[in-house]
Amino acid sequence: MNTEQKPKAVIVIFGATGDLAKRKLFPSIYRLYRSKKIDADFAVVGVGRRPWTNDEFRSNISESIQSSIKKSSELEEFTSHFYYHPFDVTNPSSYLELKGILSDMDSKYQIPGNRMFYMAMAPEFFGTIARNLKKEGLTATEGWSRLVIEKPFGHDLPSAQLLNDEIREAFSEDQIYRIDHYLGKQMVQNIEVIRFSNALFESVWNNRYISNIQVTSSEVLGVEDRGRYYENSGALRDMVQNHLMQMVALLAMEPPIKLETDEIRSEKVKVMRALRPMTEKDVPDYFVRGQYGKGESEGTAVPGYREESNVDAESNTETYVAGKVMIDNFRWAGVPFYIRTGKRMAAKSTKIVVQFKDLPMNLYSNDVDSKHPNLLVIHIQPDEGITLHLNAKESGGGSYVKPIKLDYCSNCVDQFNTPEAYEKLIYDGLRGDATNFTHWDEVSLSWSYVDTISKAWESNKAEFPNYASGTMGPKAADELLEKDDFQWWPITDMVD
Ligand SMILES: NC(=O)C1=CN([C@@H]2O[C@H](COP(=O)(O)OP(=O)(O)OC[C@H]3O[C@@H](n4cnc5c(N)ncnc54)[C@H](OP(=O)(O)O)[C@@H]3O)[C@@H](O)[C@H]2O)C=CC1
Ligand SMILES: O=C1O[C@H](COP(=O)(O)O)[C@@H](O)[C@H](O)[C@H]1O
Repeated sequence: MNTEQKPKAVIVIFGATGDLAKRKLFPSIYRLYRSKKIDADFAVVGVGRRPWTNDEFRSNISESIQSSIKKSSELEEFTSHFYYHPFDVTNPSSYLELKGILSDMDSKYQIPGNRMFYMAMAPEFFGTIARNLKKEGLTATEGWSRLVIEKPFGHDLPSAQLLNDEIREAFSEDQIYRIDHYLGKQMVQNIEVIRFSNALFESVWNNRYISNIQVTSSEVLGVEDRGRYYENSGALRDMVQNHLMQMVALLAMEPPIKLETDEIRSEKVKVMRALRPMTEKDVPDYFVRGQYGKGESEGTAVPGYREESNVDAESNTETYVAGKVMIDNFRWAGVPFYIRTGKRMAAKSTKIVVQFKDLPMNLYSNDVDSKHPNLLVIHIQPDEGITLHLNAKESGGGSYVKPIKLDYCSNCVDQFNTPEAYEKLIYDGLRGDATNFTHWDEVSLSWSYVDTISKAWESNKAEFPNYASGTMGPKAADELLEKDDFQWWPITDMVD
């Protein structure tokens, strides 16, 4: 991988007046600037329709940084690198003007024509923007041009294919950086390290020693003000198609030949190709959906999903998904990967639990209740770390066994150095490292898997709501594991 260590580029943010830019992108660029990861001579050009001046744009950026970073300084110097250019992206004639601004930035900051075009806008605009950038020569510079694309990448396989075809008219696959912000999370990136740098784990990472793997990403928040988007998405498209399937791929992939982008992506693609295909009729055997009703969230009474704004009073949209994903290859045959995600659950937590098989004969525990399987827990958020659940002798006489935990808390040690997911991904994009972005082959295979589920669900109405806000989801999700003689492991000490 040929990556620059201190990249120098003009970043163009389409959608610079929006929520994502304000909450995630500006603070991330600021952190990169403060840690001197990007060249001090950087420039950012923001695009939106609001008739803002540079000063208004800059004060919006200062606000965004002050509200998300406790100790901020050098804000005036930092924001002086930001420029605002208002235009409607559907208007082709405005791109020539933008081209002129970018050339001026190159001269002012001695940037060698490197461009990062960040699409922080609704996906319906991606194709138009990409086409106009190419048509008006904004990508024809001496340096590199990269297109960073936000989710959702399509609504299903046909729409994702259409979107991909549109952007591929202007950008090649190696210029496209599809964001999945979970791939920027510290502990998601740690999955490969835990697996491939520990003989202890890699030698038992297969169906001979692992009985099941559980991936949970639960949220306390409801749909908030995103009802319009969420009604067309649901938890399956919003979380499973991308974030959860990416974590499954990282857990299940074969060791890559080298730690290089193409090698890693190709191993993830092989996992997606090995996903057990389902017909619509099979879906109820493998997947469960849920929708939150009213209840209590962190001590406050909250409404059900159907009472949220911009949500149909009889909505069939799922706010919860649990599934059993089977990977039919040599390593994983017979090992269920259980996944679950939902809004308005009891806790905000993303965790992976790897449950190892019991010993063929246990000299210390005969009955089921006193047996404690070995577990490897990877804590993704809010705590970051690893816990290994083992058995050890209780102190004192006799040979009583008790379960013990070996804990490593990564964000206790590196609390102030853990980069935020977007910070990491923007930096990778600027360096030209696409490893933690999704390749089209992964995206398309994942859509094709998920499409069967959404078709099955769209063709019949669910009995919603089926879980109360503030709980861990519908009963059917527990039954999904019970029929295999498993159970969900708690994701915090307080819930489940
Ligand atoms: N917000 C978040 O936390 C997350 C967002 N995303 C994705 O990021 C993208 C942006 O989301 P978000 O920031 O929340 O959306 P917002 O609605 O807050 O912002 C949309 C942006 O697009 C601009 N815009 C809309 N139409 C035009 C147009 N015709 N010409 C020029 N600019 C236009 C708006 O500018 P103006 O109003 O000035 O016209 C605004 O800057 C979406 O794809 C979303 O799915 C993904 C993950 C998380
Ligand atoms: O992509 C999305 O992710 C968030 C959850 O992200 P996290 O980093 O807080 O776990 C989710 O709330 C949102 O609906 C979805 O679009």
